[in-house]
Amino acid sequence: MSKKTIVVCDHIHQSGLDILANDNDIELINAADEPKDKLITEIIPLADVAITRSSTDVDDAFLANAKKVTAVVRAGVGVDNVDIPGCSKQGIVVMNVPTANTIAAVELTMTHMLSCVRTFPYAHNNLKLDRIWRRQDWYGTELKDKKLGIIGFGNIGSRVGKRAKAFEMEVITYDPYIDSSKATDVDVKYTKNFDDILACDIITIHTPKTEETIGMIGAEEIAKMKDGVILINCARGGLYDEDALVEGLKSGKIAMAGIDVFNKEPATDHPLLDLDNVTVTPHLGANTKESQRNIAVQAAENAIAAVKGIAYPNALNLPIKENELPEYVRPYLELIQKIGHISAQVTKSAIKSIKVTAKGEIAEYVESLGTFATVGVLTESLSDQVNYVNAEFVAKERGIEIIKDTKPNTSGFTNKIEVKLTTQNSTITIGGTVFDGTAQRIVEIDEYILDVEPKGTMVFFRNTDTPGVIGDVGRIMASHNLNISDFRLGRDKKQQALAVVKVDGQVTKAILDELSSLKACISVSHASL
Ligand SMILES: NC(=O)C1=CN([C@@H]2O[C@H](COP(=O)(O)OP(=O)(O)OC[C@H]3O[C@@H](n4cnc5c(N)ncnc54)[C@H](O)[C@@H]3O)[C@@H](O)[C@H]2O)C=CC1
Ligand SMILES: O=C(O)CCC(=O)C(=O)O
Repeated sequence: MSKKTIVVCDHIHQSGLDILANDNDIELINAADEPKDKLITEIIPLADVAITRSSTDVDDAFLANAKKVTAVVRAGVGVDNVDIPGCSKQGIVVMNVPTANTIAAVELTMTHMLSCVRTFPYAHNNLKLDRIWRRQDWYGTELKDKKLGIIGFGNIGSRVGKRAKAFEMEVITYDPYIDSSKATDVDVKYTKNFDDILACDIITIHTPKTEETIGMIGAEEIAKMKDGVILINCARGGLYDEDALVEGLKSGKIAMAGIDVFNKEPATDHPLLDLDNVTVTPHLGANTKESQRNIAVQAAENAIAAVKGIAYPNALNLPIKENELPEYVRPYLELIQKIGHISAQVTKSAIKSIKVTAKGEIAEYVESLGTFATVGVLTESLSDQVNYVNAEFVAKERGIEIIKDTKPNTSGFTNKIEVKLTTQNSTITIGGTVFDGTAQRIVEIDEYILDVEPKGTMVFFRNTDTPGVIGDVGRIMASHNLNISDFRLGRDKKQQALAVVKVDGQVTKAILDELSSLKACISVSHASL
């Protein structure tokens, strides 16, 4: 295998760089100190996989140069600076490292909270820089018995809650996307009413930056808050509207704010920096030795797995979460991709729609089945230009409709999956199932019931059901020195039959012509997997 190139775009811990440098199959380019324009225009075009942090945006310019890139590994949690739909369109898998810096961000949140209630940096500077000993200027408040409102109760928010409970705070959370028991089980109140959060003494936000969360706290929300509220943001700049935040701090409505993140970073000339009631850090949420080591090691290992095509841990734009997939599902996904590929080979005409139907427990995975079927169908015309990430985009661009349907399972099989491919000239429906957890079988082609293992080279011969046809087919194959390895027959009620003939060799045009010249022949086609 020729060496694959992994480009490290931002600074990561040496332990991750060592892993990359010590892999003989990998060419490592550490571009963390390169100017961004050189990184984008000269180095990214060389990358098979890129490792990024918050200092490198995966935007239009990045993607235009990412000609070879198959995966982007975000060495951290937030992917708000990664154009995920843009990556998907280009077939680039986006992966993050979701929990390696959780504790670092949690502890920085607690640091800001404590710094705010005790005006810690101001007292520190007053003594250290000004050499003034004025204890009466630095009265704080206590966390104990204060009400903490946590917006977003995921990895970080929930652990902030746990620590706040240790400080004997009353904790309440707003997170419409979790089961309330996640909060109530750890003695945290759960609310669906955002105003309950606005009524708290201290508010901290731990959501991703999304269209829904940008500006979640603005002037209107601040107006509803208690006078003297304390706001903490160690998630992303812009979740609190920055103008409203500055105004609130200036007016004294907000007593203090602890801010690690800014809308535009680096932020060295931000109005928040001119105020006397903020504690600020330059996006240090993940900056502990432990977290940086963990992130770098995981990012490096995941980048290597991706570049070698072995696995895509924590992929955000794949149709399946590999580590969450029950064992029984994968054979169905493989089978439907094969069925899709066979359907496209047999019909060989401009595709109008791909309809996937799932029956049984497998119906829960109809979305993924749709993607795998689409990959199978499009592979016939696009080969490796199509993958699980871009398949549906590519189909849409070509005007192909993808329909995913579930039906009650009356098939007699534990699960049944079907692909109905409609092209300009014809329609074919192929159904399949998996026996004993591993044996993938086609069990139906249009109205014909069969039992075919989708494998190797297959000839599909449809004929009027008259005596001697099987012999004729065998004779033609033999005359071309083509060995038949399997012969499966399905018959319908209209005196027609469909044979799936597996052969050990190439099916040439001459063979197909001879088969179609048989009097009984209705149609003949072939497919190879
Ligand atoms: N300052 C720093 O250096 C760091 C910042 N972060 C930021 O912190 C964020 C949170 O990280 P994790 O807790 O690990 O993520 P997570 O995915 O475990 O938790 C996020 C939570 O936010 C909730 N959420 C989403 N939309 C919401 C909404 N509209 N209202 C209320 N809740 C909502 C989700 O349901 C989820 O429970 C990340 O997205 C990242 O941007 C993460 C690590 C370090
Ligand atoms: O290392 C970074 O980019 C900061 C960490 C962060 O913001 C994240 O993981 O979301």
